Amino acid sequence: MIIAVDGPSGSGKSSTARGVATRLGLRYLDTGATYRAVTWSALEHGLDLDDTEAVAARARALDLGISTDPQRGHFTADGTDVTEAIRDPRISASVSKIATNLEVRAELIRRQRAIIDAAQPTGGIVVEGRDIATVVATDAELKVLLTADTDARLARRKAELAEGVTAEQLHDQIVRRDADDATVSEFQVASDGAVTIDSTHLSLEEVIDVICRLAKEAEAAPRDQES
Ligand SMILES: Nc1ncnc2c1ncn2[C@@H]1O[C@H](COP(=O)(O)OP(=O)(O)O)[C@@H](O)[C@H]1O
Ligand SMILES: Nc1ccn([C@H]2C[C@H](O)[C@@H](COP(=O)(O)OP(=O)(O)O)O2)c(=O)n1
Repeated sequence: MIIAVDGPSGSGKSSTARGVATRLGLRYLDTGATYRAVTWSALEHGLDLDDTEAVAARARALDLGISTDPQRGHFTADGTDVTEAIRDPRISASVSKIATNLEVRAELIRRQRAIIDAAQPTGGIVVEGRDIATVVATDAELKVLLTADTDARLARRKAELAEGVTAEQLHDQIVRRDADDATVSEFQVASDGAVTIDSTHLSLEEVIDVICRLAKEAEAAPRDQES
């Protein structure tokens, strides 16, 4: 089974997808972390992020280690543990430059699909990002577009970040980044077959409940048709 969760920044994709995977005993893939790891590596190598060829070459050369354990996110880049480093505001501020590089996208989508395929014999995977239902895993059994209004997303991100974050920094991390990311992925309206869940007034547990119920229904559907 593949469950795709797409949506804008701060809508709750990572926490929800981890919770669903834990509850259903599935693997979990944070595709945003793959874009963050390439950003980290490109900066580490002193590359100009506007040099799309050089950045794409770095993405292709990068030895990326990605854990799919929903309880223990762990990422390595060329052998260095970058689990914490890829969450740094410096990476958040630059990652859209990497995510809008179409050659980088092609390389990372290839790797994401390999991870999804490898998870199938174990029961399946919850995959979250911006283009999962529309590009990476169009055959997903369940496709969710997770949304929340901008004020809720800003408030959630504010609560997560260190004290002293300015309104401008928050705006950059949510509104500006979504606008840039939306130039290469469609995550603001639901694709065909996707269910929209607006989490503005739902708790995290409530969103997880809804997705787990939809997953059970999706899993049962083909069997119903066969009988
Ligand atoms: N339904 C919800 N209600 C309130 N807070 C939430 C909800 N879903 C997620 N959060 C919180 O909002 C923050 C951002 O969630 P996250 O999963 O990182 O979003 P995304 O992956 O979409 O950027 C986290 O601190 C998370 O705990
Ligand atoms: N499938 C994906 C996943 C993420 N991205 C881009 C969009 C984001 O700016 C970065 C980082 O994604 P991430 O999900 O970590 O971002 P959040 O801070 O959780 O909103 O990567 C993408 O273009 N396609």
